[in-house]
Amino acid sequence: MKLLILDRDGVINFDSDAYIKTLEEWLPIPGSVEAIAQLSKAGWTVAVATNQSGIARGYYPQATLDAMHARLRELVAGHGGEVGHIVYCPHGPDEGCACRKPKPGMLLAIAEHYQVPLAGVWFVGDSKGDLQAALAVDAQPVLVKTGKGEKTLENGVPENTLVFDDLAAVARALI
Ligand SMILES: O=P(O)(O)OC[C@@H](O)[C@H]1O[C@@H](OP(=O)(O)O)[C@@H](O)[C@@H](O)[C@@H]1O
Ligand SMILES: [Mg+2]
Ligand SMILES: [Zn+2]
Repeated sequence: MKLLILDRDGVINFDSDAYIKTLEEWLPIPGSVEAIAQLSKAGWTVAVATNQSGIARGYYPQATLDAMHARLRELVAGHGGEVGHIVYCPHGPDEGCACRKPKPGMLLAIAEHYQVPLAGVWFVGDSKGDLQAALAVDAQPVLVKTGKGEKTLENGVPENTLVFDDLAAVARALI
């Protein structure tokens, strides 16, 4: 199975230091929806693993998060593709959960969902925690320069990290 796992904010859609709190604030990065559609049409299963501490912080309800993910699925379907399993961590940084990146709990949940190993699976993110989560389960850390990616790169990334300009460039490399 060709499995690709994506971080959400800063990879699929624009991110904000003020969090993405409404459906109207959830805006796809140009080329990302098309990239996911092209990947899925080329036989890739595209899953998502996203920290959403905004729920624990009371910035937005789960219904808003669900609406964002329904919008994502709708947009990708409009390009003939589909989005796979979406996993999110609704917890705050102080709750000590097992799913908040840099912990690999969400990656493990996706592997469990599809009954596949994570070794070498590309996990595409824009933050250091994404890269650390990948390394924790022997997945391949992949950084995109969108979202917080440029800053993450400046601060130093693990040596085997693959770096791309954006998700569209990742798709071109895989298809
Ligand atoms: O990039 P993913 O994992 O899809 O989602 C990140 C978001 O949940 C938010 O994560 C927050 O970090 P804290 O959760 O407050 O540490 C901040 O970085 C926000 O800017 C960002 O929008
Ligand atoms: Mg991100
Ligand atoms: Zn969690």
